[in-house]
Amino acid sequence: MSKIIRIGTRDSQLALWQAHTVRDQLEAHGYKTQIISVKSTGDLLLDKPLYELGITGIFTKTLDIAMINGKVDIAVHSMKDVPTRLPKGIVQSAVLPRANTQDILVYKDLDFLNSKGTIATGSLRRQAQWLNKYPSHKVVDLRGNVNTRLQKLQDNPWNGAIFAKAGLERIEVLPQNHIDLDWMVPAPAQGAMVVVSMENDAFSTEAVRKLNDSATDICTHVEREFLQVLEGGCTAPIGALANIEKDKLHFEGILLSLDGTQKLSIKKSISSQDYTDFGKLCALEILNNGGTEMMKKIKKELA
Ligand SMILES: NCc1[nH]cc(CCC(=O)O)c1CC(=O)O
Repeated sequence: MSKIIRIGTRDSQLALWQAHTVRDQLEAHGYKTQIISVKSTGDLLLDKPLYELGITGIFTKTLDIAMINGKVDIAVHSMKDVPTRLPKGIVQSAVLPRANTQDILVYKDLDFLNSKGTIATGSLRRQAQWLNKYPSHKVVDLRGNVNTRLQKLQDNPWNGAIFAKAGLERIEVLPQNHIDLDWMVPAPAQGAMVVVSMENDAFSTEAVRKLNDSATDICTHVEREFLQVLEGGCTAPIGALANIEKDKLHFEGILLSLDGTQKLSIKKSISSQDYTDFGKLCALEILNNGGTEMMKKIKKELA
């Protein structure tokens, strides 16, 4: 007799797709499951830019509390939405194989690219990188789940909006009129799903552990460590991407000023066995090359 694993998720189409993927994989391993969906604070507070809310974990907090209160056994998240420090008692029990990591631009037509234009995104990282490449453009805030954001792009006089390709592919709403932004460094852990559980719940933690993909686990660890060392709890325009090829881990990290005029980046490779502390090493190099001053300025501007 095995108990039922209750899977907590947000109720957006993308979140449900991700929870269903975890359900299918757990059931393939012989576990019984049940999906329980909740509305998160991040989904309810849509009228303010994310960074203005001033807290990280706005998408995960409701599920953290449900899990701590024993309402669900595990929770599924887009890993990039998860704060680098988990609440006490909650552990990361699996990182699923990664999907596409890239950002894309969904556009109406592309003529604007080399003149003036208005781009919508709620992400400081996307805004800063866009303005760095297109200084004559304007960036406006855009919030809501993937479907809402696609609709808002249609309803407003903007030239385009930026999305994670993985999100649009998963729920099969990737429009023809998009281009891959291969020059844009994605958010740490973009395209990866993570499952968390209670540390003292050995049954659920061991079940979920079976879904872990070690290459994605290692790459997202390096990216999130880079983020954690740089920002220390605030939000900033930071991108990071690691990938493993044969036995090498390749890393790219970036920190920009909010207006995109300043940019610090790093590209480094190591043997993939030496991944522990590599994210930290890369972050310290950025901090020593002007990053400390840049982070100070960002924190002041956001306060
Ligand atoms: N912050 C919202 C969010 N969280 C995860 C994804 C997409 C899936 C992923 O990046 O893993 C998205 C949408 C987006 O950034 O366009």
